[in-house]
Amino acid sequence: MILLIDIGNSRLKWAQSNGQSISSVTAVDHVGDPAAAIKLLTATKVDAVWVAHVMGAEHERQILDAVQARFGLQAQFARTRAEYLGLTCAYEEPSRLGVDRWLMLLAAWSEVRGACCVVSAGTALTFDAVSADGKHQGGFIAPGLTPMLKTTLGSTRFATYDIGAAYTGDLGRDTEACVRQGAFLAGLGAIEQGLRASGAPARKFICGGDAAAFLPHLDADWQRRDELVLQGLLALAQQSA
Ligand SMILES: Nc1ncnc2c1ncn2[C@@H]1O[C@H](COP(=O)(O)OP(=O)(O)O)[C@@H](O)[C@H]1O
Ligand SMILES: CC(C)(COP(=O)(O)O)[C@@H](O)C(=O)NCCC(=O)O
Repeated sequence: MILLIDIGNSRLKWAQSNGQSISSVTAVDHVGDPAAAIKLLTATKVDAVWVAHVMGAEHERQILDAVQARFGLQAQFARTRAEYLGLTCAYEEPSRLGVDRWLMLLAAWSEVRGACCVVSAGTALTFDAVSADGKHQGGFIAPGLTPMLKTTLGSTRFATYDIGAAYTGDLGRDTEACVRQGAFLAGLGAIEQGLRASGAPARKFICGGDAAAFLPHLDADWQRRDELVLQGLLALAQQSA
């Protein structure tokens, strides 16, 4: 079995694959120490480990050691590429595009083979679009809901820190709801503007820890696909087999 690991700035997501399909995805908070989280993974019968992370070189060394210690295997790390499986990266320096964003696009593009876009509602809120011929059109990186809330609360003298999680399409009528809706409507607006700037591709995917909050407020043709990074990783693993 292949162990697929996606390490974002807040959480580690993992699943196993027989080389064809992916098991259900498990998410754990890594609280800044993904190597420690790896040592606690309950995956069994692991023959190969593929990792996507956006944590930097020092963490990569620790992740390598943790995979070796936990599974006795050398971790394979995904890298953003300028061109792969018909997908072309928009960045002049592809290595600067987060590998999570690239893998989500790779998974979406490989499935659709047409114009599509991907929103990741994680620590950051990212948007990326691909044209009908597989050219990454670019994207945006905005604060995700939690950093946006923290910024508002941390930059004011509001005596409130529990702002709840009841996101709606409405305006707020107390400080908590106004702060909450400020972050939420900013995120929704950013998604709508990203869609407009990319020519509104027919296929739209959303994933990430806050996808469930956004989804009811997006058009019905958005699909929630939490496994997109892992799906992209699996595409790499399949190609290297
Ligand atoms: N159970 C949860 N634990 C942690 N964060 C959660 C949870 N449910 C929703 N979230 C939201 O998901 C975000 C993290 O999403 P995720 O896609 O895992 O991010 P990343 O890939 O950046 O680690 C958090 O910032 C938070 O707003
Ligand atoms: C934009 C990101 C911080 C998103 O990370 P996440 O929210 O998944 O933790 C990550 O993809 C990243 O570090 N990117 C590098 C910069 C770039 O993509 O241009």
